[in-house]
Amino acid sequence: MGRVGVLLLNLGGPDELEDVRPFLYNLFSDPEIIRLPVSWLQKPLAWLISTARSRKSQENYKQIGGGSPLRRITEEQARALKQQLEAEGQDARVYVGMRYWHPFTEEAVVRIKRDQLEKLVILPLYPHFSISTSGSSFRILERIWQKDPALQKIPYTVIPSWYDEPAYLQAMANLIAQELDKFSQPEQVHIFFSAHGVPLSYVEEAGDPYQYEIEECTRLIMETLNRPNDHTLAYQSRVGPVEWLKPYTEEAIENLGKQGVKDLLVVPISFVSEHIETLQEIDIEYRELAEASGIENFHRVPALNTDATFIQALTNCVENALESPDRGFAEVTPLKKNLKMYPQERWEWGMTTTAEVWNGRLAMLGFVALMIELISGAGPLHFVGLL
Ligand SMILES: C=CC1=C(C)c2cc3[nH]c(cc4nc(cc5[nH]c(cc1n2)c(C)c5CCC(=O)O)C(CCC(=O)O)=C4C)c(C)c3C=C
Ligand SMILES: [Fe+2]
Repeated sequence: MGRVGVLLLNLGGPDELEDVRPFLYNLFSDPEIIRLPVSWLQKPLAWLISTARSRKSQENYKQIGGGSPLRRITEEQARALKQQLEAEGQDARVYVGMRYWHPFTEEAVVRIKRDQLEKLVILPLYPHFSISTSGSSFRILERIWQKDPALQKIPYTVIPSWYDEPAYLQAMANLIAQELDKFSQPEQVHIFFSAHGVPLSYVEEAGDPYQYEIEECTRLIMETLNRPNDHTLAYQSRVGPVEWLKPYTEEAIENLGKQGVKDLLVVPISFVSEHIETLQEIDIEYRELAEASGIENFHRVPALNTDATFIQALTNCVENALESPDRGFAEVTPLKKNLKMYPQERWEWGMTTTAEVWNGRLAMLGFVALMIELISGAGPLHFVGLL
């Protein structure tokens, strides 16, 4: 095989505090993150939520050094993967495409077009598929591909998820075993898997396979670990007023405290890199909660980052994809049983440009003006009309 490209997909994170608001705006502009019945509300609402949330979110990023480490770690993973693929005889280029911050997916695609690849493998850095993560990135890519005949000439294959890849399970089990053995009585430790949550409606109404894949992955990791410890799976990082997957991590930690658990080992599952939800939410917020709930020893398993067995797992995913029949964007999501797709036009979002940010602000102003007009009967539009 000639030159192979691997596009690693991830969410992205603000590099500095001043990036937090535009990053959040991009995130909440995505209809896979906030699903609304009408698309015209998306941008004004994104503007409103990102503005309202940015101060609190900035405080959290301040606590972990003033920005997300996600870009640095993802780029390190890309370099390590390239090295391992080359060690196995592939002439490989590895690209990073983030969904909501730099380097954006669109930037990676520009580089892919320049490199004259014989084959491209699209590999999300999310082991489990969710509409809100890999699904959202696939849609953006599908849209870019549809518009670009040069890209259509590159044979490509998409990996929808890889939570059952044996080297990944082994890497997770190794890290858990290492941390367990630091406790004075390792067999007494309660292993607590904490996954990023999604709204319940994603699973129940849209058929997102995320919950199934997380549960199955937890079972497979425990099987690979082969230790007698009790374990719990719960979901963290809830946003907004709707119901999310349960049990919620906060409630589960409090309940374990009440049940008399003294030693807790938290395993971040669904993340393969350190980021705000491991470094701030688990290490700071959940640690405080655990201590207040009577848990005496609270430890966390580090994220995989550039762990050698994990990089081997990514390499295996690429090698297996190269040996299997190609899968296009259209094939991967319907592969997941029961997944009802949204109508095509609901996915029509790409990288947010400055112009779009201003459109969002103007639309919001218009929306507020209309509301005042409707409520008071003599708002700003009334006076514009008089002029
Ligand atoms: C598997 C991983 C993830 C899922 C599923 C997911 C769904 C999801 N996330 C939000 C809202 C936010 N996510 C934020 C940051 C963030 N989320 C993930 C992963 C998943 N999200 C990552 C890797 C990051 C980046 C972290 C970093 O280090 O910067 C944020 C911003 C941070 C904050 O303000 O809390 C929000 C908001 C929703 C609504 C959702 C499912 C619908
Ligand atoms: Fe998230």
